[in-house]
Amino acid sequence: MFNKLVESLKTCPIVKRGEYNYFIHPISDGVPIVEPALLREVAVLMLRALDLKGVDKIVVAEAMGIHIGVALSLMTDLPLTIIRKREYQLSGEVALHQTTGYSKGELYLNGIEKGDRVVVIDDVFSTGGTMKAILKGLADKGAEVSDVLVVIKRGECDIGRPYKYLVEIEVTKSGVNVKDTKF
Ligand SMILES: O=P(O)(O)OC[C@H]1O[C@H](OP(=O)(O)OP(=O)(O)O)[C@H](O)[C@@H]1O
Ligand SMILES: Nc1nc2[nH]cnc2c(=O)[nH]1
Repeated sequence: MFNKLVESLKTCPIVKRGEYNYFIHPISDGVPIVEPALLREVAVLMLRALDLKGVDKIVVAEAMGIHIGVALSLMTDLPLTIIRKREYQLSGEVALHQTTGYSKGELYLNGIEKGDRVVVIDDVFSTGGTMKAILKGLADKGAEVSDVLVVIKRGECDIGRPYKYLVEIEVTKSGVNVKDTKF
């Protein structure tokens, strides 16, 4: 029944970003095209997997958290905050330093108050650097993290707390191997 995510991963292209084998997929890149049926499948699987009890807000990071975050927000009626790569200088904004396998940058968290109960979702975990930065920012704001979920986990990834994933993959220079699914 739920085969679109796995089947699309098996055929996705790989490009080099320096030494890093970077897979390209609609959920993690928005290209070549995001089919509604794939997005719906991912949204339903996230909804089934997440602990949403008492949750006030969904937290995602720009850019590739946005489409999955919007899908989950529309299904749950929970508000969404998007951690941006642009600084807004709003009161209470927190700057986070992000490091991935191929990039470094600043992220800016807004819209979170002390005591908020949140879920954090993202498209991919690789080094876990992005999620660690997000979790530190949420802890600094005094938010309580109910659950962390990533759609695609590539490789071993320690973010300092338990998390959920939908699919685990291995990426080589010639393609993606699907190692595990949680549905
Ligand atoms: O586990 P990590 O090594 O931190 O990698 C995962 C992050 O990499 C990608 O974001 P990226 O910063 O490339 O931005 P994008 O969402 O704009 O593509 C992805 O969306 C994750 O947030
Ligand atoms: N699309 C995509 N996003 C990533 N984020 C971290 N690693 C990757 C990758 O290999 N592909």
